[in-house]
Amino acid sequence: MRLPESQVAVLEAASATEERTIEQLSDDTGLKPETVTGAAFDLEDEGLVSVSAAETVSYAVTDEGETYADAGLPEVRLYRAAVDAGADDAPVSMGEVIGAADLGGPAVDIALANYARKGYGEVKSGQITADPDADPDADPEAAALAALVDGEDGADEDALDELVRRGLVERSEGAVRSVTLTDAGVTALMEGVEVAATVDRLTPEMLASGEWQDVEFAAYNVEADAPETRGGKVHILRQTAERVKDTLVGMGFREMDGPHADSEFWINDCLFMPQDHPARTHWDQFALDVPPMRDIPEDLLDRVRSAHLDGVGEDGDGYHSPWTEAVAREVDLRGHTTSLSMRYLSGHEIGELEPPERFFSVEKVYRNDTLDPTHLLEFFQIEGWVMAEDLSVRDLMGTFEEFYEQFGITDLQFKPHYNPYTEPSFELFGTHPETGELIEIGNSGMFREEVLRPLGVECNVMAWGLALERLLMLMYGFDDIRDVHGTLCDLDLLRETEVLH
Ligand SMILES: N[C@@H](Cc1ccccc1)C(=O)O
Repeated sequence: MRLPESQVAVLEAASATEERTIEQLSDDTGLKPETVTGAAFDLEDEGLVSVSAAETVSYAVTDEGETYADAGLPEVRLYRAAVDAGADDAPVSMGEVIGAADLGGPAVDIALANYARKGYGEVKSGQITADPDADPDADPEAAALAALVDGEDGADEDALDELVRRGLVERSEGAVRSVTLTDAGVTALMEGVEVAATVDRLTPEMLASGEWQDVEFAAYNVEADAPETRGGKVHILRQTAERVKDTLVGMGFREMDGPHADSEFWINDCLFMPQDHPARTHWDQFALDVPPMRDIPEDLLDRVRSAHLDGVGEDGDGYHSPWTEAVAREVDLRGHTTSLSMRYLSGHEIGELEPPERFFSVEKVYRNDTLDPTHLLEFFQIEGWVMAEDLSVRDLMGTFEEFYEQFGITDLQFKPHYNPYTEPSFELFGTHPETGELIEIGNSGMFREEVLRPLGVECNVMAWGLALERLLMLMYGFDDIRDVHGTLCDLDLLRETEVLH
């Protein structure tokens, strides 16, 4: 019998009495696993071997899991510290025990989330108790984690499920194929198999020489396992940012560009935010320890100072609170991209503008927020403004409706809001497609006289800042912003997400 080289190798390495896995055969023959698989299927078609498949489940400890394998599960550490502090006798203050357990940051929440569930004790109004009968040495999750780290099998299934749920262990499922010689295979080997020269590619030379008529072509096996390859692709957040840009350009807007680190002047003072007002720190901006910004137009600086101190117009009245140039020149990471709007509206970037004008940016902003499912320290803001005569709130709402409709969002809600720089102001809400919750997606309004006059703008300007990540949540139903942003993002989720066009 004549067979292609790889099939001969697999046939010779296979056994009639013992199942041999693709991996073992690959080791023995020196062929790639996918080549062995292809050959095995061809041999099976010929009736020379049988191929069986077994489902496998394997577990891998994540980085977080490794940390706890070394240091102990947070709830176990909390229990030990609680017992040391006497909480098995009488309730002890939580703060004291947490300090002693040396649990920092997220580990505290993790400890608390698992403590009562596992019967270690109770936490109530800042006091912790420890159940004297609990045995941290018998913690099934700790045992399963340790077994995995040591490469041992047979860990408790329920404990493994729980570790997977906690993100300490990853489960992957696969199939292991094994090959066994059939009687026909044994007979063929006894009678002798030879390597048949096969050709897997037709070449111009073969066509020219006519050799193609004599060679044997290798058959394609379209069912053979192939190595999994994943190409790189543009992140969904970037893709959506590009789409937002295209949409706004399509609506007649031009793009703004400018510094991420900017002076208080452009970020706040131009926006008529009093320097000593809590509104000024309401985003908890990141201040930078760098020299003050020099490049601020003097005449504009004077007009903004006068708007703050004396007000604008005949009945205008200032803030009656201190305003200093030194503060205006301090540099922060911008907490919003309205700094760019100020730069452009003032004529500082591309010269004076005549109405009607429309500008936008889709750029990063930075806020010292507390991380949670809807807040990050940095996110992308869709900033925009329209400068024209006689604008009204209806123009603003109409623009949002037109914009969001292109992303399939048609149930916008507007709520009156307060900004020191716009009057009236509106917050924008949309409904999360999965949870049905109303989530805030943006903030907007008509710039006040006190903002526009010093900038030298005489007509109306409507403006907004929308969160790109929130738009993504509404479009795709993500419920945790961290899944799609930054280093914590969930790659599998991103891979599976079908991009909407
Ligand atoms: N700067 C506002 C958004 C906004 C821009 C322009 C006008 C009104 C509101 C924010 O970050 O929330």
